[in-house]
Amino acid sequence: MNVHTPADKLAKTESGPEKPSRAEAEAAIRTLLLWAGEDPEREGLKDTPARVARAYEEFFKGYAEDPVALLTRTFEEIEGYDEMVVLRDIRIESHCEHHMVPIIGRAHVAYLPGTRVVGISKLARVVDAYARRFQIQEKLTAQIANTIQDVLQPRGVAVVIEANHQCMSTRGVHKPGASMVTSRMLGAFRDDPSTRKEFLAIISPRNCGPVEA
Ligand SMILES: Nc1nc2c(ncn2[C@@H]2O[C@H](COP(=O)(O)OP(=O)(O)OP(=O)(O)O)[C@@H](O)[C@H]2O)c(=O)[nH]1
Ligand SMILES: [Zn+2]
Repeated sequence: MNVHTPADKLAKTESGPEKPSRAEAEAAIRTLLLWAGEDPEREGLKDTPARVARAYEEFFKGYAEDPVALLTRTFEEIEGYDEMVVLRDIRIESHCEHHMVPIIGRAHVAYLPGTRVVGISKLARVVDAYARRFQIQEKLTAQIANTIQDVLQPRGVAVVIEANHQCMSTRGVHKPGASMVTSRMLGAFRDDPSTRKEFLAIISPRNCGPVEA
């Protein structure tokens, strides 16, 4: 018997699964509304599938971004500046790949420049490019650090993320106050205890506010 399920349509091709059309995505949202016990045709829900599709385009626009390209424009005239550069308290808006619900928190990113520095906003853009995907926090942390290390080739990179997972606060184990902390230290941040200590002091809770829920 030749039965075509939606999963068949998403069968892997060489470049990954085929992207469904907008109409197919909206139909899937209508199915979820029905499955939750709703009437997708009632007035308040009529436009919801289209709204959710638009929201998904925003939540997951990281898939269309190239984090490497974001770091290619650098500045060389740094007058011998060789101290740590830290961008702290970068808001993280991501989604858990297990439950498809938000992960909200903040990232702290640092690097020790070699001969070049990058425009500081680009560090936040790299964070967003990886956060706006389905993620687990460990992978998100590692991707940010590894990309900065590979492209800028600084003397070291550190990334710390503190985040609240709605899959742990609004469902399942229901622990709204619990935040997850992950870190990836490369180069001098991994090998030199004084560099690591300086970074951890700069991002300590004494200097930063509480994590938003
Ligand atoms: N390590 C890690 N785990 C995560 C992350 N986000 C969600 N999780 C966990 O992924 C796990 C999935 O576990 P499962 O047992 O397959 O799913 P579940 O039955 O919904 O689990 P509960 O959340 O315990 O109800 C849960 O323990 C989540 O807390 C993350 O970023 N990193
Ligand atoms: Zn989850």
